[in-house]
Amino acid sequence: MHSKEQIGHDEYQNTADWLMSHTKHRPLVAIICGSGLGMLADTLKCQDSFDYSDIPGFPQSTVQGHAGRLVFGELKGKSCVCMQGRFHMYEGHSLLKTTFPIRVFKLMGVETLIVTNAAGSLADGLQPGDIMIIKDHINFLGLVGLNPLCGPNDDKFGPRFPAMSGCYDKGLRSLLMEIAKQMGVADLVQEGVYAMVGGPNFETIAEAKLLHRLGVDAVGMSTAPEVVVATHCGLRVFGLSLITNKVVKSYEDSESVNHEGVLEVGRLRSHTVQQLKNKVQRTAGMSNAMANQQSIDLLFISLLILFLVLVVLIVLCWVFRHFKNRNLTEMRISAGQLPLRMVIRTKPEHAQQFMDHLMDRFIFQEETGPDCEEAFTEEHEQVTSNPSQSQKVIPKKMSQWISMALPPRQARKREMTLNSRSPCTDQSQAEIHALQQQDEPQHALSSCH
Ligand SMILES: O=P(O)(O)O[C@H]1O[C@H](CO)[C@@H](O)[C@H]1O
Ligand code: HPA
Repeated sequence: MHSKEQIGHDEYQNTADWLMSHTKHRPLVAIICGSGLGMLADTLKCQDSFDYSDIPGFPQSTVQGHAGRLVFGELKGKSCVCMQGRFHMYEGHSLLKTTFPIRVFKLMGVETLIVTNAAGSLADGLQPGDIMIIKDHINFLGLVGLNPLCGPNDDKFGPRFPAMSGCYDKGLRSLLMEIAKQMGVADLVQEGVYAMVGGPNFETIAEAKLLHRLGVDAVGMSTAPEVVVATHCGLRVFGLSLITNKVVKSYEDSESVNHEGVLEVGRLRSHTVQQLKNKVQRTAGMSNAMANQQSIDLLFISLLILFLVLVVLIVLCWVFRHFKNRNLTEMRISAGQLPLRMVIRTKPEHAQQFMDHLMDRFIFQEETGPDCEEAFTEEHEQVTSNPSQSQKVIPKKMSQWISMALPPRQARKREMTLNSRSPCTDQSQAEIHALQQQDEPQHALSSCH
């Protein structure tokens, strides 16, 4: 039991600081290479690599096929860090030590962990050379209390009781299935459940039968503690198992598994695993911050488009109204001491009729005297001197109440007419006279004297 062992936050931080001061790379993705899969780091450009023995606080790799080197590099311009060699509990490391690099990566800014491993298959449909996308795991060590999270919880990394359902990212899993189809290797790839046993011995036939009955698709001696610690500190996890052998589960079967055979299959399939891993890595390499920024940009652009559409609609409405009213005469009528106002827009000919009708009905109090004449002359001069206002002023008192704004064409005609007429023409005098004849004696239209 190693639950008494503790690694302080400072120790992780020191290692992270040391690494960051020795490389310019700031990886968003970390990859753990399984047995025989160390070449997954080979395609990285601008490499900075460090032997585990040179990195402060790092455990040492002792297993054949695990080089014991940390490689920083770029894939398509995005930095990543690759562990060429992992740590197993059967090597004598505590579970806390086997998962030490994960928390260091977290402190360095890594957001996604890609785990790979070599595994024996229990599922009938999985053959050596096949690739299993890890859908879920059974952590047999964890089930009996051997868990790297045992001991005091470091709240800076994650909660005391972290959820593990959905710890293998669904989006990246479906992405890999799509990629496999596009690459024409879909028949080699399927999803399954990985189980971790303590090792270092391979399974007995009875254990193999048990695992098979429990629904395990592939078995190995790693991965689960790394995934538990990564999920605890909020990393996105993606896992691939390369099936290197079939687990012997029949007493009639004379075959037996060995580590050399495991490494050999790793070498044979390394190219395909590398291609698949690289494609997932490119998507995973997009940081959450970048993804969030993209969403914010999208929201901003949508709001901007909405705003522009609104502005265009408002302008269109205004233009439509303007054109609709362009040829209408506008009459403003106000009356009363606290004037009530009414605006009527209608076709010019209707406005004229309306005015005629109105004039027929109105009764005007006669107001005589020099003021009246002055007022009319003033009003008329105003109209003739400022025809652009296009106002027809109804003589005398009525002009306080009714004004008419003619549409441009009629206004021009009107202007011409007004310019050619002097106040109180013979015709208007005749009209007024006619009206006076009709009216009651006590009422008369005020006229120009
Ligand atoms: O899980 P990885 O490290 O890939 O290695 C697997 O291969 C080794 C056995 O051959 C074991 O260590 C087993 O866990
Ligand atoms: N059992 C356990 N671990 C393994 C196996 C296996 O059959 N193959 C590769 N790692």
